[in-house]
Amino acid sequence: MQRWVNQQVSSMAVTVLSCSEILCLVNNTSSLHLIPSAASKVWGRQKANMSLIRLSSGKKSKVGVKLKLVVRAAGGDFLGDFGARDPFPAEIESKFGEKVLGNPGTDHKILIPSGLALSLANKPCTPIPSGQPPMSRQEATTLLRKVVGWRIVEDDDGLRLQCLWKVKNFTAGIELMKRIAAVAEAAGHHPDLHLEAGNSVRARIWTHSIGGLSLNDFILAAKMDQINISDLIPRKRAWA
Ligand SMILES: C[C@H](O)[C@H](O)[C@H]1CNC2=NC(N)=NC(=O)C2=N1
Repeated sequence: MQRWVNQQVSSMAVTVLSCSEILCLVNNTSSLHLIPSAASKVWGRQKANMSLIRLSSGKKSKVGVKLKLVVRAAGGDFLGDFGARDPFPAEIESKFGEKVLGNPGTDHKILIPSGLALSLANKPCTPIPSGQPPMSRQEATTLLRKVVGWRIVEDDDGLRLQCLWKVKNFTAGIELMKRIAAVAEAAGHHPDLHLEAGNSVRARIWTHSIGGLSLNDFILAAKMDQINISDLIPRKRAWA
């Protein structure tokens, strides 16, 4: 059966149970908003990081249900607590129209996400006081989820953030280093860069003043992740 799911989540399993029911399993979300265009009932069960949601169209004769799933991170994860609450059934039914329901007498405040909820790549690197202790491995491991392709490595005197890019050739490696240099200069924070074996660029980032990792290193990594490298990496071969 065809699925009509507008997916805005990174990992989601959707199983069509019958003509009128769809079961969705959504990972790593603490709040799930479902806007089913034809659904009459929505109910869910929260378990650890998973939400098991069953949707019913209520229209048995209709083959399939059109759904729009909107998943919002909320509360307690590393993005911070947005202060969000779960939607009321009537809000879901109204497809989140202009009316916001809630308990009478409740103040509704629009909270601007603070701290790490803002994209790391859009944050500036700020001066780190030399007395500040470097991040623990656990803190660094949590933040590692915000940068793609990076890993934490241990040097003689502390942790470093490392990324390795395989590039087409030596010239592409130099070009990648130039693009990284421009990003680093703009950020005021600088990686160690190595062009290795003629076709690999390795970047290592840490905060020299504290001999280990600070938020600045993750900010720079996130900014470097935004560099377009599509013209520098080897072409994927397609096998017939
Ligand atoms: C003086 C100047 O602020 C420092 O050299 C900055 C610049 N770039 C830097 N880059 C990195 N990776 N770590 C630092 O501590 C650092 N400090």
